[in-house]
Amino acid sequence: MLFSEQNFRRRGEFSGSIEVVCGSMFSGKTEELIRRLKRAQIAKLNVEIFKPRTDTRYHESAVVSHDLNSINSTPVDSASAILLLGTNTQVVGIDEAQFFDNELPEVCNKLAMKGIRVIVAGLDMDFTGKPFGPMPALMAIAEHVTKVNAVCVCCGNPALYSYRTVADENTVLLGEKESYEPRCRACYNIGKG
Ligand SMILES: Nc1ncnc2c1ncn2[C@@H]1O[C@H](COP(=O)(O)OP(=O)(O)O)[C@@H](O)[C@H]1O
Ligand SMILES: Cc1cn([C@H]2C[C@H](O)[C@@H](COP(=O)(O)O)O2)c(=O)[nH]c1=O
Ligand SMILES: [Zn+2]
Repeated sequence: MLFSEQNFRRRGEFSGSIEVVCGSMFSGKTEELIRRLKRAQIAKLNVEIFKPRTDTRYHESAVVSHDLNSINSTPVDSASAILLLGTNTQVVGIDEAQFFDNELPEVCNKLAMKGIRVIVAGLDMDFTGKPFGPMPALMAIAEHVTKVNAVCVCCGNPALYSYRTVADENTVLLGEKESYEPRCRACYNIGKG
């Protein structure tokens, strides 16, 4: 079921909140983030979007999904830089949250306490299946957590893992289908041998 804003934003009431969209690679996190942000822009809210400067896969500045849907964003070097946004901002979007430093949950909390709706997308697990960066702490303080699934490339079941197909043990390795496959629990663990 599509996430719906109608039940938690009432005109004139405090509206600050944190939403997290998480899942494996190719699960539709960025598409869902863009969908929510474009709806906020249609509603004529002031929207600002951020991503880590290191994420240059598709574009230097824009947030871009695997299907090449995109929305303009500001690349930043650290979570605290997000606090330098304009004073009229009503909605903040953040993509690739797993790459941010551990200040990100507190930054999101501060924004929400200023009445801003904060929507964050990121990988919940790295390629080893461990929680990724600030994502678990963000999920703990969020009002709304949406977990989306990809399709397992081996068997077609819902995929929650990002299986790395190249020999590189570094946690951070930017990539796409040449380096990662979304896999279900069974196929991920068979692959790990
Ligand atoms: N195995 C797969 N499972 C689901 N979607 C896939 C798969 N491979 C490619 N895609 C494409 O990826 C899109 C999701 O892209 P995106 O929102 O950028 O995902 P994420 O940000 O979670 O990596 C899907 O709409 C689909 O067209
Ligand atoms: C699992 C995993 C992924 N990455 C990288 C690979 C991509 O550049 C991004 C994820 O992008 P997506 O929008 O979710 O498809 O993260 C990584 O560096 N380390 C990992 O363990
Ligand atoms: Zn599978």
